[in-house]
Amino acid sequence: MPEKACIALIAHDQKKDDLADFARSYETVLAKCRIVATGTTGGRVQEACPSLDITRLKSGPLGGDQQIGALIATGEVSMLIFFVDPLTAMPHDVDVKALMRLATVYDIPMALNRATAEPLLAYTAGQMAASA
Ligand SMILES: O=C(CO)COP(=O)(O)O
Repeated sequence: MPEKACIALIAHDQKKDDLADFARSYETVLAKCRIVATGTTGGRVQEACPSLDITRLKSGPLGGDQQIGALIATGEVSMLIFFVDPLTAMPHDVDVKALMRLATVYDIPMALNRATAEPLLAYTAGQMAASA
């Protein structure tokens, strides 16, 4: 990766424990990146990983997903890790869809579950090691 990657972290409520656990497992890699997160997710990840410098935006239902979408559109976020809950209806579902749409439009790596996020961060770690 040419410059410090900026990764957006988001998890729906039922997936926040899983994301916190995932972030702990990859704390060393994440610590080399800029991290932005929706409000509640950012707080949970920060608790789990005190070494990370996390920029916390608004909570998802209050506009946080849209803020991250805007950062993707301006090129400031280069990867999205979003642990989604497919079994719960969300009042801000349109915001979630808009965020995923922008991640697709701007063709950034987007992991919607742990099974995808793990190889993505392992690859990122490899890229970092190769360019160090
Ligand atoms: O709702 C979310 C994503 O759609 C996540 O927002 P929080 O991290 O504030 O809970």
